[in-house]
Amino acid sequence: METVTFVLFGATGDLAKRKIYPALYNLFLEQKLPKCFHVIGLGRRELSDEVFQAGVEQSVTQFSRRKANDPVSLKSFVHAFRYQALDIGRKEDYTKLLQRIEQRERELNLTPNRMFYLSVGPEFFAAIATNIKESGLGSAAGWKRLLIEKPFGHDLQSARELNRQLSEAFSEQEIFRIDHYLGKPMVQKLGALQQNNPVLDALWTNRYIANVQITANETVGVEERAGYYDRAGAVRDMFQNHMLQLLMMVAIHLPKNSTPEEVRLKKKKVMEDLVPLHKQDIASHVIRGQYAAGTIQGKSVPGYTSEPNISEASLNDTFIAAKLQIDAPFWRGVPFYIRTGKRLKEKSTRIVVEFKEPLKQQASAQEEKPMPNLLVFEMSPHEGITLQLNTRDPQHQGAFKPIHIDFHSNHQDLPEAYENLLYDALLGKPTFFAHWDEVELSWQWVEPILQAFGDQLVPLHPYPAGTYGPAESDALLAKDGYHWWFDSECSSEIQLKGEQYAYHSNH
Ligand SMILES: NC(=O)C1=CN([C@@H]2O[C@H](COP(=O)(O)OP(=O)(O)OC[C@H]3O[C@@H](n4cnc5c(N)ncnc54)[C@H](OP(=O)(O)O)[C@@H]3O)[C@@H](O)[C@H]2O)C=CC1
Ligand SMILES: O=C1O[C@H](COP(=O)(O)O)[C@@H](O)[C@H](O)[C@H]1O
Repeated sequence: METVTFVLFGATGDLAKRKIYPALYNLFLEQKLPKCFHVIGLGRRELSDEVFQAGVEQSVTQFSRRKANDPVSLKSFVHAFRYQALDIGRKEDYTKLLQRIEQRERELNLTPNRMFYLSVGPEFFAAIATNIKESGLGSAAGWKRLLIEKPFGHDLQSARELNRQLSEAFSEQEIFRIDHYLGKPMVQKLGALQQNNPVLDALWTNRYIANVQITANETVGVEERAGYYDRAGAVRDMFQNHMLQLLMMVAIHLPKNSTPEEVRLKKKKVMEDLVPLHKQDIASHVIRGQYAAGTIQGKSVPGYTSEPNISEASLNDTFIAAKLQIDAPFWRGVPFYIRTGKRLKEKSTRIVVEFKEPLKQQASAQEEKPMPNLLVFEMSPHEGITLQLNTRDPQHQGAFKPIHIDFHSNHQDLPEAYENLLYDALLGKPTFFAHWDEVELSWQWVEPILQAFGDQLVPLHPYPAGTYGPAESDALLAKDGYHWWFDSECSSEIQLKGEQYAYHSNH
C-alpha cells in the first residue's frame, strides 16, 4: 500500500472519536495501514500533540471492536497522530498546514500522497475544498483524495451546487462519498453472493421474485441532533442515501469480476429505470409518519414534538415507507417496498426477498397452503442470511412446515463499516462509495417526495413509539396482497412453526 498523509478535518468531533479512530486502530492491528502511516488532525481549538494523542487513545480504548490491551501497539498507533488548530475559513491556516505536512513528509521520507477526510458539517465542504486548492495543499506530486460524509446536499439543487464547487478542486475519481451502509459487510457481500452462486443468479428475476422488502428500523429517537434532523427528516437522513443504495445493491445484476466502473454503470441504470413518482401520486405510494409518545423495551419515551429543541408544531417525518418499481426486464412487476424510521419496536436492518408461490396458486381452496420461500439478508442487529423453505411435518398429518436454513456471522470478528471504507479509500478502490451519478439520480427521484411533503400533500401519520410505524405502512403492502415480514405476529408465527438449521461462522 502506498504511503499517505491522512488529513482529518473535524478531528475533535464525535464521528472521529466514535468511528474513525477505532476503525484506523483495527486496520493498524490487522496491518492494513501503509508503513509510515501518519495523521494530522485539525479542529478549531488549540491542543498539543500529546493531549490530542491522549484523546485518540481514549476513543480507541472506549470504542474499538478489538480490545486495546497491548500498550506497546497502542502507543505505536497514537504516535502517528499530530494535531494542528485550523479555522476552516482562515486561509493562512492552510498555508501553515501545508508547511507542517511538507515537514512531516520530509521527516518520514514520504511520497506526498494526501487523503483529506472532511468529518465536519456539510456547510464547510466547499470552503475546505477551495482552500485546499488555493493553498497548494492539493498540488503535490503524489495523489490526492477527498473523503466526505453525508449529508451531500439538502435537495437536488443544493447537491448539484455542492458538487460543482467540489469539482473545481477535485475530480470525480478523487472524491470518495461515504455512505456507511455501503461499508456494511453484508452489503459488500450482496454482489459476490449473486455472482458466485448460480442458484441465486438464476432466481434474481421477476419470473421468481414476488417482491423485495428493505427495512431499516431504529429504536433511537432524534437524540441531540434536533437542528439537523428536524430539517432533514427520515426522507433525507436515511431514504435518499442509505435506503436507495441498498435498493441499487440488491437490484443490480453483475457479471463476475466486474470492474468498479461496471458496478457504477449498473447502479446508475437501476436509478434511471426507477419509475418516477409525480407529486400528485406521492400520497398513494409513500407513507409519512412521526413518532408519538410510547414505550420501547419497557421504557417510556416522549413523542417527537416533545423532544428537546423540536417545535411542538413540527411536521417533520421520522418514518417513511414507499413502494418503488423498476421498469427493466428483470424487475418489471416486482414491487420494492422500503421503510425506515426512528423509535420503532426494535433495531433491525434487513432485505427480504419473497419468492412467488406457484404451489399456492395450484392448491385447492380447502388445502393447506405452504409459506412462501424467503431469502433474508440481515445486517442488524446480527449479520446473517436465512433461507425459508417448506417441508411436511409427519407429526401433524403431514402439514406444511417452514424450516429456516441460517448462516450467522460472529459479529465480534466482523469489520465495522468505517474500517472497510477507510481501507478501500486508502487503496483508491471506489466500488463502495457513492458516485455523483447515483447521488444526483437519487435526489432527482426523491425531489417530488420532498415537494409533496413540503406542500403537506401527504398525511403525516402519528405512530406510538415502540411499534412498527403507522398502520398505513402495512396497508401499503396489503393493497398488493403482501405484508412486511418479521413484524410482530408474523415473525413469531414463523419462529414457532419453523425449525432452524443453523450454520455459524467466525468470519
Ligand atoms: N456523528 C456521527 O455519528 C455522524 C456524523 N456524520 C457527519 O459527520 C460530520 C461530522 O459530525 P460530528 O463529528 O458529529 O460533528 P461534531 O460537531 O461532533 O464535530 C465537528 C468538528 O468540526 C470542527 N469544526 C467546526 N467548525 C469548525 C471551523 N470553523 N473550523 C475548524 N473546525 C471546525 C470541530 O472542531 P472543534 O471541536 O475544535 O470546535 C469538530 O472537530 C457531519 O457532516 C455529520 O453530519 C455522519 C454520520 C454519522
Ligand atoms: O446515517 C445515519 O445512520 C444512522 C443509522 O445507522 P446504522 O448503521 O446504525 O443503521 C441513523 O441513526 C442516523 O440518523 C443517520 O444519520
